[in-house]
Amino acid sequence: MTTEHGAITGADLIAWGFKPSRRFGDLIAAANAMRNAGDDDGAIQAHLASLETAAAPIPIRTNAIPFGVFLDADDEAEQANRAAVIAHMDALMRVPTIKAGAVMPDACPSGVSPGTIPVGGVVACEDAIHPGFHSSDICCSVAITTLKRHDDPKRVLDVAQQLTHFGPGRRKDIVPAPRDIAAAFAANPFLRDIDPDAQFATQGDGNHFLFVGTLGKTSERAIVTHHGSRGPGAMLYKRGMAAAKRHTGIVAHRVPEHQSWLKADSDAGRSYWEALQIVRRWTKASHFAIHEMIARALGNRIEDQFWNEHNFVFQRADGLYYHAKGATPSFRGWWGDGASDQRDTELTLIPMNMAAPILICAPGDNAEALDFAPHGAGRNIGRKAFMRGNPDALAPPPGIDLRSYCGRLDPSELPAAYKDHRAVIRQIEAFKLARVVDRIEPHGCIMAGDWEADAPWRTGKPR
Ligand SMILES: Nc1nc2c(ncn2[C@@H]2O[C@H](COP(=O)(O)O)[C@@H](O)[C@H]2O)c(=O)[nH]1
Ligand SMILES: [Mn+2]
Repeated sequence: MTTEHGAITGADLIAWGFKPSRRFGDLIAAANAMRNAGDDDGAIQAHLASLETAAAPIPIRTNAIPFGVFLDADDEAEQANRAAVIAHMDALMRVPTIKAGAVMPDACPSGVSPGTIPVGGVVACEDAIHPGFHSSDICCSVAITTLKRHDDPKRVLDVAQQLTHFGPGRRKDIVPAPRDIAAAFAANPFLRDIDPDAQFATQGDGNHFLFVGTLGKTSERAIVTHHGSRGPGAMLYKRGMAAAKRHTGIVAHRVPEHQSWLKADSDAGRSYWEALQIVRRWTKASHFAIHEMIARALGNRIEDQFWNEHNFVFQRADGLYYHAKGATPSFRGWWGDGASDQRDTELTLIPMNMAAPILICAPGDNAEALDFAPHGAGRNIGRKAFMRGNPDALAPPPGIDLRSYCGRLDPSELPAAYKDHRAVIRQIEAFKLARVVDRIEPHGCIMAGDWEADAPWRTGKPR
């Protein structure tokens, strides 16, 4: 046994559970250096354990394990996109924590580093949460409210435009997040110092939207919003990534940084998992806060509400963590603890583009697709490449009341920038990824618009 101030010996290491090896001399030296620096035995043991794991890192697989491809390619652009997606998946499926993977019909690359999970990608991991696999817009999601009275869609859009918020920053009239969610932020080590109110009930930019349409079956008027967890989610992602890189740097330092993970069954992993659930509640509440403001201002009654996230991690009965990077859960019970939130349903929403119906779907339960469906139509080429190929402003779609919050349309968001939605719907049906039970026909859409057009980083001139 060690005495408080005595030197640590090989016998002490064996008593602490370390197996004798050629490295024992180095471990004993490291242990004594820490003892002399005043570290306690707990810290010394943890450090020695990390040195041991670093000396025998978890290896990357030599070959990819098989994955499901639910992605047809008709023309040249689609074939190039499919080949790029498969190349990324081939590199990704060598990550040792991954047990299964699949790509959806809307798949497209989401980064240049080999093995970056594509948009439309799903991977199931054992005892591991990879922040890079749900990506920075944690819990990007779509939410619907149907209204009792069939208000004129133009009026709904007018009211919505006054009440929602797009673009960077925060609302002038801050809408506070629910107090129980704020308290949960304060109690979580990843979220403690993040202001839950600053960007609550705001929608950000890019392809986030507020859509007004009519349900095919009931003719009810519907509001659908698309946004994620804004600043809080971005901060959580950054911190999660930093913790994941620290962990993976010790246990599997040959794994590229963008594929880092947190051990789920660890203090950091549990706190991160809890933070994801808190941010999920925040995002859901943010959608419905916007919808409720609009319904109240219209003097209309809310008939029904549901939502789903498409950038998230779902833990399933097999214990695995299913990471969805732009994929819609398509299995019963995806919403988690239904008892704690009676408003969740098995139905999900899959938007296509501003001029096409939004699909209302029931689970497809296609186990080969890991029980996921696409989350949209997806792009065959990136936003910038699309703009290079279509430099002239494109016309807004006829018959659609399209509004940009900043006053300047963003052409990279027009329907032509996305894959043909009919082909994506055909694939959803052919591969049985989800059952389309209704469609929300479009009237109009509000988006952030191109608020950066005059920004110095685009014009090169100071403002
Ligand atoms: N109904 C609308 N759908 C749209 C619009 N812009 C994009 N989209 C679709 O949403 C998905 C999801 O995008 P992501 O940011 O979560 O990857 C995308 O694939 C499109 O199919 C719109 O203005 N209206
Ligand atoms: Mn999204």
